[in-house]
Amino acid sequence: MRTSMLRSIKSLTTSPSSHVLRRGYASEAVPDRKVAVLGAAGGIGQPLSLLMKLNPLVSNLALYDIANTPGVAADVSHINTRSEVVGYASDAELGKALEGADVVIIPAGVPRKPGMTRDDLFNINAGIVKGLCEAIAKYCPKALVNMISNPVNSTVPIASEVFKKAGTYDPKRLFGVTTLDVVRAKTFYAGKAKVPVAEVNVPVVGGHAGITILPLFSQATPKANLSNEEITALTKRTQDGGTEVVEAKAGKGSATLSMAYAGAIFADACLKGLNGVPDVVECSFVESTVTELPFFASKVRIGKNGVEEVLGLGALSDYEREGLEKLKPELKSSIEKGIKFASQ
Ligand SMILES: NC(=O)C1=CN([C@@H]2O[C@H](COP(=O)(O)OP(=O)(O)OC[C@H]3O[C@@H](n4cnc5c(N)ncnc54)[C@H](O)[C@@H]3O)[C@@H](O)[C@H]2O)C=CC1
Ligand SMILES: O=C([O-])CC(=O)C(=O)O
Repeated sequence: MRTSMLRSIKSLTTSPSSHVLRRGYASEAVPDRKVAVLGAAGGIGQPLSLLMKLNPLVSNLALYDIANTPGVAADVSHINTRSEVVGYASDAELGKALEGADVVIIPAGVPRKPGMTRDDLFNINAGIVKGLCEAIAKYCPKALVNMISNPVNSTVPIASEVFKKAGTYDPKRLFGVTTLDVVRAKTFYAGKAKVPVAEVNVPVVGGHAGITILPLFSQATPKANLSNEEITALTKRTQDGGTEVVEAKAGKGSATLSMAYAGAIFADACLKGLNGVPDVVECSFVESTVTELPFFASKVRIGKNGVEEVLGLGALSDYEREGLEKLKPELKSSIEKGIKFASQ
């Protein structure tokens, strides 16, 4: 991502804006790709729209929100990078925003305030996500959907049910974005293990709420000799990372900037996968047979059709095995809650 952004700034800013085919990115031909951001004027949506505007893999950027879209779209559109930006401001324009989209990123919905769980957002966000997914089924059923809206453990199952009802469901094309958990795990591990953060890799599996977030620090690289107490503290901090930000923002919302960064990394991985770049692997909450649960976050190989392969968990420590068993009841019930809501 960093490399791609630098390339974007150094070379593509001076390039014409409407090439059908472009070379010079990861040695691959770069076709036109449309990305739609739904909730583009929000706390996440604005910086995410900025980061997608900097991504040279994007040719068309559709920014949709029910409020304040024109200003955000006008602002972002002045940046001299490849993509053409169009803002869509009302329900009546949602179809146009989605038509032809290769990737749809959804950060629409309300964020937490202190004292709330992600599940407390269900009543409002479930309906928002359902409506947006009905439109996706109608206008861009082949798009890769990046679900950011919380509670992800329920909104992804909601999306799957909506798509099933519409007859468009393809499990390869639906992703819950859990990249922020990985971003946090990498940052916290690097700090504790005193290793360069840019070299760190840590898979994070399970779901995206509290104890359902399970970082696998036993698989972290570069290896470090951390004590059990240190691993427990790192695990807890990763699981509570969202709450740490919610409390620091003291009523003004939840993570937006780090989430925009994480969302941009994940969307970039989807675009690379679609473009045929080999070995694109990110953790994501997807339909899965890795455990007995129908949805589960783990490493996923992303290719031309979306999910190419859901990778297994690898060797777990006793602590992680215990964490895995503990998270299953909560994750199961959040998944079932989403399915029940959407099938009513
Ligand atoms: N997956 C993850 O790791 C993370 C998820 N989130 C979630 O992302 C969501 C958005 O958070 P923020 O951007 O901070 O909230 P925000 O309130 O700042 O922005 C949400 C935006 O969604 C828009 N919106 C509402 N209903 C809409 C609809 N039907 N269609 C299109 N746009 C609509 C609003 O107008 C607003 O601009 C929340 O549910 C939050 O919990 C937040 C951080 C991390
Ligand atoms: O904590 C929240 O409500 C937002 C979120 O999902 C995160 O920051 O991981």
